[in-house]
Amino acid sequence: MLRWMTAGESHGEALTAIIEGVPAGVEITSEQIRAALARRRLGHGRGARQKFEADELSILGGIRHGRTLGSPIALSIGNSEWPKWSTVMSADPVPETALRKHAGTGDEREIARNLPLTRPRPGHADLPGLLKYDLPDARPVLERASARETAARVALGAVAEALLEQVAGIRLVSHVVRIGTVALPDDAARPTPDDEVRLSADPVRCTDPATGAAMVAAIDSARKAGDTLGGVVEVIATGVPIGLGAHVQADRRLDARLAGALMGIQAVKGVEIGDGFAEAARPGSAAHDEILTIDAGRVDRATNRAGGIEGGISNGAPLRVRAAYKPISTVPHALRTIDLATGEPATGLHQRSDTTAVVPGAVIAEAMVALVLADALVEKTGGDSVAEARRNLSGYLARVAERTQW
Ligand SMILES: Cc1cc2nc3c(=O)[nH]c(=O)nc-3n(C[C@H](O)[C@H](O)[C@H](O)COP(=O)(O)O)c2cc1C
Ligand SMILES: C=C(O[C@@H]1CC(C(=O)O)=C[C@@H](OP(=O)(O)O)[C@H]1O)C(=O)O
Repeated sequence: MLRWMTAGESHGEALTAIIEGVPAGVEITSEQIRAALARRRLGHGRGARQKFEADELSILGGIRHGRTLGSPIALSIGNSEWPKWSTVMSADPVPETALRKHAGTGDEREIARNLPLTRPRPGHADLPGLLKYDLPDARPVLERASARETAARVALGAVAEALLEQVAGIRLVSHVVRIGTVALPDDAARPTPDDEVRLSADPVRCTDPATGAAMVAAIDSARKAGDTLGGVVEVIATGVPIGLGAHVQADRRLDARLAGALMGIQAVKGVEIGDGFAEAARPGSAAHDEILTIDAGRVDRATNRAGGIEGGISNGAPLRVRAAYKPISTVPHALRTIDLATGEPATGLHQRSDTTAVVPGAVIAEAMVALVLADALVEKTGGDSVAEARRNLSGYLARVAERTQW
């Protein structure tokens, strides 16, 4: 079983991530994890913060000389902006005067940073969070609700992707299929993991240049209009063997695990497995994936509408899942709210924000799919080392081949 967890606040000193259950011998370097973190920062429509803030990765445990040890892997992602936030986010008590030291200086940014956030922003965790936890303002809520935390997940996802490839040859790719009303045509070629360099170089992680240009234009016009956009991302995994996940219990189904993991990303409001919602409109005769041949474990199907999962079990076809991101909540054209300090109508606080998070959202979704697949893979293979997991997998695959040879 793989277990993972993150800690840390958006403007805190560092994010921390721990993953346990990774077999010994997975080759992974800090450079690979840094590359994954860099991919998450990319994308047209990101706000000012990505330009000046740096992810400072440290590997604190579980990896030695470029290989996992089988022990828990602990990662820290320091925030280069911490000195500016060290008073506001201090773990130890600070005197009131320290929080007010900018009053009267005219430095609006510093004054705002230190003020209690009593105007909950619609679309954020601010209002339910501060009432649920009985907090005086929204700062403690928004600090943890912020998608800054996804940096920690992407770092863990890099470890999961290395495990998947080295144990089973499973590779992942993610791309953007919709931003606002601009969508990749249904008949556009799907990317493969070999397209990563090209996708990372594209401002919107889109495979089709004309659609990508229209997405960039849509983001620019939303920004000019003081608005924000959502969209849809797709993650594809190739090389997934038959048999990850299980039909026997609701929480063991691979589709359920993927949906939960993707819905666990900030701002994700919908998940689709394979053709998902389009399937609901089709007759059964045009909704399933007919089996054409089966030969020594290789299954050839007419289509892959199911997205590689039947009955909660991977069926050997490429895995294909989508996640829908709602538009960024902090809309520059500020939304109406109530100031909890006075009970009076107000507008939500807006200092800066991304125009869209869909492009990094693809990389984050890829990390979440990797973590779910890695968990399902080690569950199937067992094994305390990569070599043992590989041996177990090839023993199982040999039996699948034997069962399907005529
Ligand atoms: C990569 C990424 C970046 C985000 N950036 C912002 C942002 O700059 N401003 C904002 O208001 N929301 C942003 N969000 C969305 C909020 O974090 C999210 O909507 C909020 O925490 C409420 O959670 P919920 O949408 O899941 O209900 C971002 C989300 C992601 C995935
Ligand atoms: C810092 C990151 O994303 C942040 C996620 C976020 C939110 O509300 O989710 C709001 C923004 O931060 P701020 O409100 O401080 O400008 C984003 O920049 C990141 O992705 O690394």
